[in-house]
Parts: sequence; structure tokens; C-alpha cells
Amino acid sequence: MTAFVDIHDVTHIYAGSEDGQPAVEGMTIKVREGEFTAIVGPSGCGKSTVMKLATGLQFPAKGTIIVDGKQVTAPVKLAGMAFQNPVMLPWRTTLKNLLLPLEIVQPHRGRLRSHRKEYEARAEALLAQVGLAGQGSKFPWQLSGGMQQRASLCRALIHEPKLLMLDEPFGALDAFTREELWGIIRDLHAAQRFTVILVTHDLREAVFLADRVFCMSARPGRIIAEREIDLPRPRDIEITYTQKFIDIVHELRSHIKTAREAA
Ligand SMILES: Nc1ncnc2c1ncn2[C@@H]1O[C@H](COP(=O)(O)OP(=O)(O)OP(=O)(O)O)[C@@H](O)[C@H]1O
Repeated sequence: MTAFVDIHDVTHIYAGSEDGQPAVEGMTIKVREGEFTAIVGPSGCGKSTVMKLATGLQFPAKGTIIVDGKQVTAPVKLAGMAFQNPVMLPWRTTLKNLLLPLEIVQPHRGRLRSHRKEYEARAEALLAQVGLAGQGSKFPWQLSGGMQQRASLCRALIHEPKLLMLDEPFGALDAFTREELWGIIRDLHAAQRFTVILVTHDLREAVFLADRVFCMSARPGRIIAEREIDLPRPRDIEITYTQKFIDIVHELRSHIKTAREAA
């Protein structure tokens, strides 16, 4: 398989680590272009570390990381990211928060001033896609938590990244809002076919959204199981009540249980 994200035999020790133990050890993950993958595992097993390594925010002590055919030696520009906390700047409107990555990432930074209207139209179109049409002029504190999280997804996608990294993006939301956002990210992925790596504690979320789920061991994290999710697409929420879906969730749960017990 030609991997779009190729993490090969990676070991990482944080410079500030008190015990000098690796956060991840011998970690190998290969993600195909356009694939939606999820990473699950016990708390502290190194899921967020994998995200930081794949996007060039940390560099491994051992092993190689290749994204889109290039070894990662600096922050990866073709990635967009969204986290559990949407972290919007309160003094900027939602639209201006969306445009923020463009003020940082080249070549958009150079083009932004002369092509502002084009970029604003792209931001408005993204807001419409996530059900926030016409909300761009509001400040983030005028939006609900779920609306802010949708806006943060738009911000992650504004520079049309080939890779979307999602670190527990729905973790702080109530169950109904979370499921609503599953539908939104599913539709964005179906329309734009970017590659996704989603870190989540929610096994139902992983199975609902992903083409493949990786299970990690307890720290130092490595992959202990990989599960192809062969449920048909498009998936809607009804699928979460089917026996096949429930069986896959149970299977993943048993891997996590084993990993926790081995810790
Ligand atoms: N900047 C850092 N400096 C030192 N140690 C760190 C740093 N960031 C993370 N760690 C340690 O590395 C290990 C893995 O952390 P990481 O955040 O990747 O785990 P996680 O699986 O995402 O955790 P959780 O599920 O609780 O969000 C943990 O033991 C953590 O304490």
C-alpha cells in the first residue's frame, strides 16, 4: 500500500519527560490517501503524541515519518487541525477567526490581501456547509459550544488541507450535538476526500466515522490492533443500533480492556 501518512517504527521521548520513558515506542501506522482513520487507546497512551509527530510539532528519537511522500522535518503545512477546545479569539468575528490560518500559512498569506473577497467567500461557503450560514459576523462568544466546534472545523479546512487531524474534537459536547457533528464531518469528508486521523475516546464515534481504527497499548504506546470498518457508506445514525456495529464496538472495547490490564 502507498501510504499518505507513513509512521514507521517511531519511538518518541519528550524532552521534558520526568521518567525518561518513551511516550510511544515502535509505533507503525500507515494511512491511505483519502482514508478516514481513528486512533483509540487508554488515557495517556500517546494518541496526541502521534498527532504531534505526524504534523511536525515534535520529532521522533527513532523511526521515520513521511507525509505525502516527504519526510517530516518541519510543521506540515498541508494539515488542518481541530481540538477538543475550539480556542477562538474572542475579539475577532467568527469569519475572521476562520481566516486566521491564512494569515499564517503560505502561499495564502501572500495572496490574502489581494484576494480577500475570494477567501471570505470560501469561509462563508464552509460555514454554510456546517449549518452556520450567515453566522460569520458573530463573535465566538455569541455562539453555542456546538456552533463554535463547527466553526473550528471550518477553520481547520479553510486552507483546503489534504490531511485533517482531529484530536477529540467532539469530546466536550453533549451526546446529541456530538452525533450532529459526526454527520457534518462525514459529509465534509465524503465531499472533499481529505485524509483524516481522528483521535477519540469514543469507540462508537470511531466506528461510525472511520474506514479503519487503530487501537493503541498503554504507555509506551504502540499499535496492538487494527480494524477495518466494513460497514456500508453513507452511514447514518441508525447504523449505530445494528448488531454488526455493536459487535465491532465490543471488539474494540476488549482490545482497550486488555491494554489497560497489561499496563
Ligand atoms: N510536552 C510533554 N512533555 C513531557 N511529557 C509529555 C508531554 N506531552 C505528553 N507527555 C506525556 O506523554 C504521554 C502520552 O501523552 P499523550 O497526550 O500523547 O497521550 P493521550 O493518549 O493523547 O492522552 P489522553 O487520552 O489522556 O488525552 C503521557 O504520559 C504524557 O504525560
